[in-house]
Amino acid sequence: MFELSLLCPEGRVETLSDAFDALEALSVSVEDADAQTDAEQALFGEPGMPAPREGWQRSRITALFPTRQAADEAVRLLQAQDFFEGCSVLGIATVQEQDWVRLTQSQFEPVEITPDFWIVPTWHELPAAARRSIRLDPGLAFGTGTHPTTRMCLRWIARQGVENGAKALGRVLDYGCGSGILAIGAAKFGALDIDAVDIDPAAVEATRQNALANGVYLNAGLPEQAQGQYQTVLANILATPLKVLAPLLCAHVAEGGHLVLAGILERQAQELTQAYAPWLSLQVADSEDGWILMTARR
Ligand SMILES: C[S@@+](CC[C@H](N)C(=O)[O-])C[C@H]1O[C@@H](n2cnc3c(N)ncnc32)[C@H](O)[C@@H]1O
Repeated sequence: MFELSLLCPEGRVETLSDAFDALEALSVSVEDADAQTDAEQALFGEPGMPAPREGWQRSRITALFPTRQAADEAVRLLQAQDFFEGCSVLGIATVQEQDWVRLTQSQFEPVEITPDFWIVPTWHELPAAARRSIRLDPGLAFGTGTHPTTRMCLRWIARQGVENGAKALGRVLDYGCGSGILAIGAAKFGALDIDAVDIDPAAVEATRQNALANGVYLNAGLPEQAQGQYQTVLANILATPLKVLAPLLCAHVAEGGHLVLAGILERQAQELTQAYAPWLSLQVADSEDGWILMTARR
């Protein structure tokens, strides 16, 4: 295969991506041409914040073609277009054939949550020490155990389940369930009545499939499915939506129950504490790589 790379200004990213689609490129990717330099730009969106822009000030677009001839033809056609003004061709490189499935799989190793609780991709043997495990492959929804926020929630679940017995988690709500990893983790530590909800229907479907694959029973659905009070409310989202959701999440915590929040950066601790103060008193319970876990008990 052959990889054609272009440099273009932000305003041309979408037009060029569409042009590559029309030219039947096998894939198109866009990166910050100034990545790893002082000019690197952060580009992300968070619910409740303005939408991210289409590309970076100077974007590098890479398109994959099956033959050298197709890549050369794409260059010829693009250079003849008005919209190519301000863009330049960086080059065409040969992409070595690889075992892509094996390469992708090799990036997802088993993840240790506690010495005897592991997240293990289905193609891996279970580690000998894994007395409890969640079988999960990378998919459409967030949550494979590789992110610190997910790991901290799972560590909290494991500690609660081990120190206080199988019934400690009680009725569980996983709000923003993604792959369903936290809800499945709660089931592995004894929770029997679990609601897992997400605004993204693809996440709801992924949660159902992952629960099935792990032999776990839970109710997955859209947020309105969360009803009543729960002994454990877990929400790994991000600071801005967590602040908006404060009254709703707190109302779901039963008397004596726990609220467990993740997706919060260390510097956001105080604003979260303030946002939840009318209902519950949040404390920092764990931290990893600049992220914190905040918990409260009613
Ligand atoms: C960071 S992922 C966490 C996934 C998983 N619970 C974990 O811990 O790895 C956040 C999830 O929250 C969902 N989400 C974002 N805002 C939400 C909202 N207002 N209500 C419900 N779900 C939401 C997203 O669709 C996403 O699947």
